[in-house]
Amino acid sequence: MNPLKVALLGCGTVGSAVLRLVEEQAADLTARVGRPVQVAGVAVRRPDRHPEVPAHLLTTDALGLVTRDDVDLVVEVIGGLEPARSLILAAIESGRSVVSANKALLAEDGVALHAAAAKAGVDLYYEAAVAGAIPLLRPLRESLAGDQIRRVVGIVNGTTNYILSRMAETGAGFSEALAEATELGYAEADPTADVDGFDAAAKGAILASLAFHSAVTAADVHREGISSVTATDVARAAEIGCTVKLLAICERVAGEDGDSVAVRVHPAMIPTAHPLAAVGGAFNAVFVEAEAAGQLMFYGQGAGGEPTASAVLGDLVAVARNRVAGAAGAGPSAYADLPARPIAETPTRYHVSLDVADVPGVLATVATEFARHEVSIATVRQDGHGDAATLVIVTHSAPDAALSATIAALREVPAVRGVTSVLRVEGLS
Ligand SMILES: NC(=O)C1=CN([C@@H]2O[C@H](COP(=O)(O)OP(=O)(O)OC[C@H]3O[C@@H](n4cnc5c(N)ncnc54)[C@H](O)[C@@H]3O)[C@@H](O)[C@H]2O)C=CC1
Ligand SMILES: N[C@@H](CC=O)C(=O)O
Ligand code: NA
Repeated sequence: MNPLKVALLGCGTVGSAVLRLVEEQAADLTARVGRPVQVAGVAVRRPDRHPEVPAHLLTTDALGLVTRDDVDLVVEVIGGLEPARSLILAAIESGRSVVSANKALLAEDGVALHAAAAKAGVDLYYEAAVAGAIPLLRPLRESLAGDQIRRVVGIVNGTTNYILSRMAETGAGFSEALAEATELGYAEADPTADVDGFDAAAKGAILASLAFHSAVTAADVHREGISSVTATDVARAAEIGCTVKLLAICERVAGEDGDSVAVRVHPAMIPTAHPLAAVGGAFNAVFVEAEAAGQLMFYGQGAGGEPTASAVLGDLVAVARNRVAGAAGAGPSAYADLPARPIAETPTRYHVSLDVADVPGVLATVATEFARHEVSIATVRQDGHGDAATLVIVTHSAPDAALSATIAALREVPAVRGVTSVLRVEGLS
């Protein structure tokens, strides 16, 4: 039996685990695919940094490897936009199916890449790109293809979840926790992609595209990272029985002019009894709410070399089987073509802490600002007296524009000495 030959692009945290697993599981892969699967070459930037890879496999000529005559399938685990995009396009256009873990690229250029794959009659699979090892994209694309998905909400970034978990559990500092996450192989090459929410926003765009059959890009996603989450925020959350998590929330919203898609990534307080609150470390968890299926929850390791390699290998087996069968699987559809809804119109709830002068009338002044912007207050608590007085306010749901205008107005109120914490709240009844 002629082996199916794989070009492996990149040999970092994920690529090195893919290479090892393909070798270790060669016999099982042959049985599962129906033909042996062999790595034909490994493209890297610095061959001298990969003593573990047989020298005859290493090359710095990634494009040459992708288009080599004996290569059937391409695995892209370089990351970033270029040269990954050009390499994937070269692979597709020359008839090779592609497996990628690259959420940044898929969230930016998924439509064009899928169009190229459909035109060439090849597969483009990327289960590893969202929530690492967790089977999530294939369930959305295939298992739930007959249902109507309303909402997808989850923790999809392992690095930030690791940092927030460490801050809450051990009081670890932000930088210390980030260094640990990087050391464990969870963080992106540039960890600001994790910390500032770009990675989660890319994943949110991919999830929303598949869930709502629409072309959603990272630019459509409202994004806030965790760099402004303070120890005070974490402590305030604990005071009201909550914990802080970076959430990706994708919703199909009904409107007078038809449905739209709202996708947002931001830190939020969630009750400690909420199932997502128990998701610690680099684990990810995603809820999917569908009309007929009801609530589904997907949970597992969202980052790290081996877990991510598991998803890459699952896709590799799928595209290899299709190749053996002489077919390509169906790609995702964007027929619904729902527009993106701006964050300003999206209803959400805020938790606000204000340092105030403890003088008669301050509560009324603050309440007036909320009322003026048509934001209803759910609870108010005052801590301390005199110069150290703090008002802690939780609002009811209101359009985000009204909430942020309220905060801007409060910053101008003389009796408000400082707005010390503003976080959204999710999952409170
Ligand atoms: N590390 C993780 O937990 C996860 C990573 N991913 C994705 O997997 C991909 C790879 O991530 P990691 O392995 O963590 O990154 P990494 O930075 O550890 O590895 C990337 C590798 O690509 C190589 N590379 C860079 N430019 C190249 C070029 N022009 N030609 C050939 N090789 C080149 C680098 O030298 C490096 O070895 C990214 O798209 C990332 O977003 C997805 C899920 C989880
Ligand atoms: N940097 C990412 C890796 C997986 O996608 C994360 O921390 O989740
Ligand atoms: Na996945």
